[in-house]
Amino acid sequence: MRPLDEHRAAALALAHPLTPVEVGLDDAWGTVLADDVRTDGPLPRWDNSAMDGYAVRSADVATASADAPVVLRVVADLPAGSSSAPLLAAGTAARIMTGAPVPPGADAIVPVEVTDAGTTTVEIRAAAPVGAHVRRAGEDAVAGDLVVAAGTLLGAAHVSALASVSAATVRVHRRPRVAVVSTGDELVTPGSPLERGQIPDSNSWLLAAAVRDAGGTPVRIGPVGDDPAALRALLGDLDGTVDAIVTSGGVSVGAYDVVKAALRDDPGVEFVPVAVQPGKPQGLGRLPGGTPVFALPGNPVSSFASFEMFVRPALLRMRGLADVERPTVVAPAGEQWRTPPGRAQLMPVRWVRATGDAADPAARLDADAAAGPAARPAAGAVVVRATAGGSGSHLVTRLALAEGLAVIPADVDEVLVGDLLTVLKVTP
Ligand SMILES: Nc1nc2c(c(=O)[nH]1)N[C@H]1C(S)=C(S)[C@@H](COP(=O)(O)OP(=O)(O)OC[C@H]3O[C@@H](n4cnc5c(N)ncnc54)[C@H](O)[C@@H]3O)O[C@H]1N2
Ligand code: MOO
Repeated sequence: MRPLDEHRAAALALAHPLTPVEVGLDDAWGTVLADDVRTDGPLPRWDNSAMDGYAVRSADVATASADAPVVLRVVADLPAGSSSAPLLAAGTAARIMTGAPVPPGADAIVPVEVTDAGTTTVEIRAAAPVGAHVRRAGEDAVAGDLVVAAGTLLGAAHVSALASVSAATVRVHRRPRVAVVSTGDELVTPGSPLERGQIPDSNSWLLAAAVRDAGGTPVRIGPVGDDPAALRALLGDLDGTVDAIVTSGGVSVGAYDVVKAALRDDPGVEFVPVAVQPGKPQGLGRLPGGTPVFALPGNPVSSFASFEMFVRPALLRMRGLADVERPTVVAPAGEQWRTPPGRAQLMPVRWVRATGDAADPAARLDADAAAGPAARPAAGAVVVRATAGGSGSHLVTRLALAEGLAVIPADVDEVLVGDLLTVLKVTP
């Protein structure tokens, strides 16, 4: 069996960042920037007011107070967006709104609250030191500053920064288009009546959603039946028209394993058992047209875990991301379980708080000498618990309880209460 990390590396090696394309800002969120974006001028662009009030010459109002206000003549009204730039002479003020450029000659803003809000003359009831409530040009960025670096995954604040430097379009890596094909004569579309032996196709929905979650655009096809020639023809049609193909099912040693049969003679595709549970039977490679193909096992939990391990990192690399790993959390196991010898285990888990009481499996297991009191997670400690049913790869509804995937190394045969586990965080 091929070690898990080796197969992960082989899967990742199939992926390269996709050619950058120019997109409008509406489509930029969630993509990865291909080029550095810099400012072409200062931000803010002009000295501007941080308050609704009056632009004044600080020296004019140095003695102003509530008891001894200073009266100035109002010579201009400057709403945000105003392009007028009246020169403020001694003894005058301009009414100004937040964001409007500070007029030449003015060096301070007096908030409207400490005035009489006059429009022809204004009574200033407090002094304003030089620079008061003025937002200086270039305070945020100066010309040539890096605003968003190439390789950044664009979130809301990045898109906002790009808009602020007047970028109408940006060059980003294309999102991968990923065909999802589920296989099996037993599969019907959800909602259709089920004959004995039939089940709803859930994997094509699982994998299409997982593609979306990985930032790709799914092209959900399927389910398709167990006809190798028809499947080979379909894969041939998809080859070169999408950035990757993900199949589910038909990769094991059964008599009707359609994906294996369809791709058996493809020199670019290999079928290998991987030392992992679930997810042992795997197919991987490139079709003749160069399209990477990930042939995942059909058991739903196996499909899910295989996508996490082998497909998601590859899609993230196609999107131009350097870090293709899920965030991990290290947390103590809240219960004991055995793992398959010689294979890594991917256990769907959720986080729970240890109660510390007798009903808590963590506490019950404490009675076990093997666990020992030192291993007991304290009441309130966050521990990981296998989702009901453990790693049974057919437990499709219980998979929905999973918040993480604990990765147990191949050389571990048993998880004990309190063992520190590395868990991939698979939910937000
Ligand atoms: N003799 C052996 N049998 C099996 C072995 C083995 O080593 N020797 N490995 C087992 C393991 S582990 C797995 S995983 C599965 C993988 O089998 P396939 O990838 O060929 O998958 P199928 O046989 O097509 O399906 C397996 C299972 O999953 C259900 N399934 C398939 N597709 C979907 C779908 N789209 N939606 C919902 N459920 C699906 C299918 O009905 C089967 O129950 O092989 C074991 N057998
Ligand atoms: O390896 Mo299978 O993927 O255990 O269920």
